[in-house]
Amino acid sequence: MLTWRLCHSTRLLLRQSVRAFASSTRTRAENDALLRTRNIGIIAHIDAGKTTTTERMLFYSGHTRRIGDVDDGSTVTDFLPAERARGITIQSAAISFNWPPSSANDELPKQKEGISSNVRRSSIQHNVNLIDTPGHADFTFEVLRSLRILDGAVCILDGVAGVEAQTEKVWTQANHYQIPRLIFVNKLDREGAAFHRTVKEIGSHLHAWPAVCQIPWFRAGDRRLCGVGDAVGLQGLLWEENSDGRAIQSLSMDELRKIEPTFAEELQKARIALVELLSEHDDQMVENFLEYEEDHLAIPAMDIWSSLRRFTLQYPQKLVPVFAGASFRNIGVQPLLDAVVDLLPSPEERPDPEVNIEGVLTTLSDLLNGTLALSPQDKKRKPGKGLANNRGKQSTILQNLQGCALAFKVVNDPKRGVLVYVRVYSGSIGRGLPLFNTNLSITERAPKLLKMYASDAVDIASITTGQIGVIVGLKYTRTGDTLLSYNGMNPKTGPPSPLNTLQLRPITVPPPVFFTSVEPASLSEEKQIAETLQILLREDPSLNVSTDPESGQTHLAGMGELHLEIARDRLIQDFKANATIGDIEINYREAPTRASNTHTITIDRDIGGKKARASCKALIEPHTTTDGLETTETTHQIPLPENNHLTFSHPTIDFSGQPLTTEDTALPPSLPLPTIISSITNGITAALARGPTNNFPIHSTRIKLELDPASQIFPDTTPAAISIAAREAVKACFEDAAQKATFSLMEPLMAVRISVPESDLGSVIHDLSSARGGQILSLDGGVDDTSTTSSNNDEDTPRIDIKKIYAPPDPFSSGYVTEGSGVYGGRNRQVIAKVPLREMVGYLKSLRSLTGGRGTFVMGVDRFEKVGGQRLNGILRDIRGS
Ligand SMILES: Nc1nc2c(ncn2[C@@H]2O[C@H](COP(=O)(O)OP(=O)(O)OP(=O)(O)O)[C@@H](O)[C@H]2O)c(=O)[nH]1
Repeated sequence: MLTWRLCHSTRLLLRQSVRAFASSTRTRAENDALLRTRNIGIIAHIDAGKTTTTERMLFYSGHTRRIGDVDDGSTVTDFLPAERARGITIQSAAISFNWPPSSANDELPKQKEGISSNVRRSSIQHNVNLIDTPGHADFTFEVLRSLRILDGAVCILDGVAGVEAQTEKVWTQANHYQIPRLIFVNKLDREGAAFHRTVKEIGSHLHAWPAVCQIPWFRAGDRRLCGVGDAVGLQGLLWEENSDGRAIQSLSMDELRKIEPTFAEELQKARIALVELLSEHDDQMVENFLEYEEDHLAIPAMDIWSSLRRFTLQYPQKLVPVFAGASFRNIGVQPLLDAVVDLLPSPEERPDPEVNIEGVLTTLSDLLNGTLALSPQDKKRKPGKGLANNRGKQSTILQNLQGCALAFKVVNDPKRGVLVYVRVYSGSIGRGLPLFNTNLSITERAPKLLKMYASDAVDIASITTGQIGVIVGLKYTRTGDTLLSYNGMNPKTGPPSPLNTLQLRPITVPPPVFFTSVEPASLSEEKQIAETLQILLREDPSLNVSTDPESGQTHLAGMGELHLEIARDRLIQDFKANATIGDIEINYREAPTRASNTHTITIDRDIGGKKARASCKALIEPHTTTDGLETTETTHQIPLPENNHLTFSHPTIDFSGQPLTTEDTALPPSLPLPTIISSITNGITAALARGPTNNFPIHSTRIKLELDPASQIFPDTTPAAISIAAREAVKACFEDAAQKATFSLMEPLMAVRISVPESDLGSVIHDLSSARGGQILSLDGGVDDTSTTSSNNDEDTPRIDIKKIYAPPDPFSSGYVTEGSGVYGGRNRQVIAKVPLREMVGYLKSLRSLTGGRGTFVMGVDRFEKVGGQRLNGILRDIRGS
């Protein structure tokens, strides 16, 4: 087994070579472009207005001539028919635009880390790559996939609904990826808009101090939203009603005091509160405050922007800048774009991306600058295969690495074919050069590179560090794969080991809990449907395709009902597949309750015209803990998906039966250990796909597997034979356990967060706990009726005293009366519960009827739990009935 260790002696050499690599590959213009780049995402709950806001961004930046409308299906970013039909975003679209559209001053500020004392970044043109992420819980995986390539995000809140369940979920995920965020409170034109309540909820639900940079401006008289008050720049920004919003009138404090004295007074309060908040956490702001004789209004706007930027880039982000508007009324979008450029980081200012190389987690810089070097401990490996074996070779390898990119999204475009969206993390990807896919271990050429501007595309010659672009013409690359460009690469083997195993920001695919059957209308359709399913899988790795060995039926599994419905529509409507799709069913799991007997399977046959032999001995048992599972010279512990675990041992006697020392293990001489382990895991994964009692995937099972030396077949042992022997040995154990009735069914238990109006709370809780067998865990995420601080278990984020949060009063509020109650007037209550998935099927409909259409919920798999008694009978009836 290869392990990492620090090789001090090689560090200097590597650093030198990498420095040379970086400076030789990045020109001044490229550095400049990097500083002017923002890779940002828009995250929010479904319907908060992400697409509407994106459309305005494209319009104001000059990339579209008219504003697209979600409601009449004319948006640029929601371009799949299924998205336009439902008015929701399913696939995140990546588009680029410049902000501001043009700039008088084209010089970047000299100081990299801050705006020089009097130049705002937003006065200089930047390139914004914008990823529009989906808001529905079923697409959480898609959100995660986008999050890991973002450098910053705008979180849009619906100013009527406040902080909603899905927002909390995505916010937590963004914390995980350390993504700096701004908040835009949208829909403030709507009746019932509650900026005050929403700001307070940022503290109570998202556990961040809201730094209110703008307050909504409701016109005196009819109280309609007409603009925003800018607490940083101390000005009123006014949009003309029913205009396209391009022209913004700016009014000074003096002008405001004349025409809107109450609003001017509130804006002054907002500025004081902002300076106070920043001063509490930022020494520099305290100095500014003292320098300007403790006059909150005298501190220059630039100093406040600088302080806000410091906070936004800090991790954990305890303070979040808040902006206001109504995208649909074209109010607030341009200042939000300025804030994106001013406050969110360039790719250079982000933490180093995580990489996995030969199963070891490290960071890309640590790998490239030689802080860590790989040292092979596997004595059977031939010298020269590991990086640290030869210092000169190691530096050459790193110098030859031309580019390293992550494919974060694959889209089947009807006109252009399959588009692979990539983010380049190091070096560059050049048109026409071969790319090695480290996940699939194959080489593909990139014949065409594009930069996407809304639905238009521009041909480019290369995609450089920090940039997002599209590769056209790749046949195999899937979402999540890592691509390397390597000088002088052998297309068959890729870059030298271990670089050929490098994976950027790996994420785990969550277990699919629903499935449906896909039945081709005729035999001749089979091939086309199989190919189409492969495209869907390339686009979305959270879908899963398998074949039922008994019926031969194809099963498509996914994360939620909507997830599978969309996949079904894509298959039938977009790809015109001629197939019958079955009902959507729950994907249960199977698990042993006791250990099986040991089973040995020996394979001795011809595969592909060559002798193929292997022998594996297996045993299965329930997997409850990893305590005491140690990796030694001859035993390897390998965690598998679905809480399964493989303990793989190889012989300590050789094929003639002679005992060996631990240093001299008997393994087939022609096969390296990683190849053997990968053959075994492939075979086992196939066996785990279907259990012996009801054909559901296997869960919580430990497999103990040995390569059997006694069979004396090492000379002809092949990877394919090892795979088959492992699969068959494990299957024999399953059959054995099933015959003894020691297999049980497991069902998905969901963690559910429901948001309901106070008046419906009782009936929703009653329905959950009595009719659905759910367990209520808490109300309002732990903010009970007597608490005034946000409760949060995450030690990285601060406890917020909600009473201390500044927010202007809402003009129409029917009373956010209970300032000390932690629950704001008319506010939705949050119920957190654990409920079996079977009881949550079609829940949205029931919730809507219980709450007059006002309740919403999100859920995710908490765990799988064994089912017994009456409940098991009910489930088995369901399964057999279907
Ligand atoms: N009154 C009002 N309606 C808005 C505003 N912004 C968006 N909407 C409406 O809210 C609905 C949802 O807007 P979208 O932009 O599709 O929301 P989304 O967040 O992209 O939704 P998903 O793609 O489904 O996640 C649409 O009917 C919009 O017209 C706003 O500022 N004011």
